[in-house]
Amino acid sequence: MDMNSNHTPVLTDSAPITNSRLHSNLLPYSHTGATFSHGMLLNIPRKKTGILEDVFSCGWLDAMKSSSPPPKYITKDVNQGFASSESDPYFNWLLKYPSALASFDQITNFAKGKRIALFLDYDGTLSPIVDNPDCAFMSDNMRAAVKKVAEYFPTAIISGRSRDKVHEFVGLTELYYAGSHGMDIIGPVRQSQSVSHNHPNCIVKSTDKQGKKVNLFQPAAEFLPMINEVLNSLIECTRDIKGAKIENNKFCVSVHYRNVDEKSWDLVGRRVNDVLKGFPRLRLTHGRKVLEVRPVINWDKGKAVTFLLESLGLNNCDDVLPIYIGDDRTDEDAFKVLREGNKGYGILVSSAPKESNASYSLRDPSEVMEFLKSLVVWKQSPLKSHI
Ligand SMILES: O=P(O)(O)OC[C@H]1O[C@H](O[C@H]2O[C@H](CO)[C@@H](O)[C@H](O)[C@H]2O)[C@H](O)[C@@H](O)[C@@H]1O
Repeated sequence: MDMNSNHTPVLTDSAPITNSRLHSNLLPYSHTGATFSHGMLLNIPRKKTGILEDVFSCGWLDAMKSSSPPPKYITKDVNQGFASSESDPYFNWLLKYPSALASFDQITNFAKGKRIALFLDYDGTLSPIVDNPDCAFMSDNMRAAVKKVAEYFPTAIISGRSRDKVHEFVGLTELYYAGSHGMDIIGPVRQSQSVSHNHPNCIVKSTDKQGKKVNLFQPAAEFLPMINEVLNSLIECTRDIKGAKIENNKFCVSVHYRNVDEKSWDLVGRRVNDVLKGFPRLRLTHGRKVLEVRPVINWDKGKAVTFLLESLGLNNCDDVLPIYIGDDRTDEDAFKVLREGNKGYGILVSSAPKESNASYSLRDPSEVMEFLKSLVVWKQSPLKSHI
């Protein structure tokens, strides 16, 4: 697998500035298409002076504002749950991304005779979004549901958090964990050889906790000193912005602005962008009220899913159905891998309509829990799950 990507900046100082170019940069980055690769915002050189600078600030702000829309579309229906009015945008959206609960029979019909592999994002999927990232605890009921489902299906957590942090939150040893958006994976010892498994950063070692052999894969290992450097710069440059919070995610850094006054969001964006000018090998992605600084390598949650499937000996098998559940932009890479390879299903967790590569949707973590419990009940009923 090619680990190094060549990114061509969309705008350069030498390229002529045309109206259409200006217009495309007034759109949120997510709508400009060309500025993203695999869901990642490219590191774009900026014109230092004049209108282009202002255009960029609009782009920043739009992207930051649209990163976590308020759940204003939810209306409840007497029939347990969903919006039911045809004029309701959420109702119409559900036609394109049907509820995985309402479509449970369809999903399990397809899964009959297949081995399901489960991939779960953490924040916004297993735990509700809260103001303080250090307090994004998952409920005991959710933990029990994940534990149970992992008894029946190989289950991995794939998070933007550091692997240690997300492991600490989830607290289950029977799962596989991928932290730093898949750049730090602990999975089973490989069952098949592939290019990624032959990568020098793929190390087989024993964990001392359980004494079992595992694969440790850290494709961005060489970036560690750089990440620590940028971490310190980001802490320093946001120190005076009330509410800004920097989180060390080991191979990436999160800059949270959820608790920053909206008037200062542009300032956060500018400061972060200024710091990144000194780090051309790092780039930025947008999450839910968070800017994520990460290495420029061709690796994402989608590649992490493929890596884990290979490790489990489940990749490219007709009798395997991977299901990935996630809520954020970085999860789109995983949805895309499943959709494009016609391999399995992506399930987007969202209470507001948004475009996605997922096939189904769930409204919030409580519905995720219900879905996981339903999978267990289905699996426990052998007649249903095997015929
Ligand atoms: O891939 P994920 O597991 O979804 O991680 C993505 C980011 O999640 C966390 O931030 C988000 O959740 C916080 C707690 O609810 C919330 O305060 C924040 O606004 C959200 O963006 C995590 O703290 C970040 O480091 C991850 O990048």
